[in-house]
Amino acid sequence: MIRFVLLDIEGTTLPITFVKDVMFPYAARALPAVLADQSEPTVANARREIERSFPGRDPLDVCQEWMARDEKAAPLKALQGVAWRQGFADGTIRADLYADVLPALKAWKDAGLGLAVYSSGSIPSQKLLYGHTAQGDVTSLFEGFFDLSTGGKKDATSYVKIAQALNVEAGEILFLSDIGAELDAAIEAGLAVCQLVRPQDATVPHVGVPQAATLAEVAANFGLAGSALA
Ligand SMILES: CSCCC(=O)C(=O)COP(=O)(O)O
Ligand SMILES: [Mg+2]
Repeated sequence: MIRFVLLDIEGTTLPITFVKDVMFPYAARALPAVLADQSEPTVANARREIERSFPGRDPLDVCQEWMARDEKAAPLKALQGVAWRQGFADGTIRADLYADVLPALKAWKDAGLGLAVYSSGSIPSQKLLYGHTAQGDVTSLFEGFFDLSTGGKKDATSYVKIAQALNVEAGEILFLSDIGAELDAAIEAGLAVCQLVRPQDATVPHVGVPQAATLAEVAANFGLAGSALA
């Protein structure tokens, strides 16, 4: 029986273009100033981590290379989270969730399911994003937030740790993502999975996993509340 739904963000609850064309360019523009602020502990920690891994390199250059490759590197994700603070606060950045997301999340929560987030974006970034959506502040829907500090999303052990943290069996968690390798890792850990194949994101369907175009379809496929919305 499914007791928790664990959700990816980019390509699952909102369009990939929002992350790639709005959030990432904003962070790239703000990063030089962010990295210069040595008084911010998150920045100081990230700088130290980069300097340890890349001795003699300018941390800004390393970050720019990571951004060019969309590398899911924890120090970069922490710095992007600092960069986005101002943008979310002044309304320059505002997440527009897919229309099917909020009705399904509310139906699932009302039916007693737990909801949690697992994204490469840092936990402070996840809270900023869900705190400033076009649909309002929806952070209170989620009981758990997980990021790269738990481990990479393509690593099965990350999902084992998440199940332990949520205090449920792996098989009681339904993981939703658009990325096949993430779903494979979750399956290896024993989770139930469903791939969100969003036409707007041109998602590549992953062979051998259940698929849905909306969260209402997920609900219908897995017998969860909210299937009437499909
Ligand atoms: C928390 S919003 C920013 C998302 C982000 O930085 C990213 O790399 C997308 O990762 P996801 O794991 O949500 O696909
Ligand atoms: Mg994704």
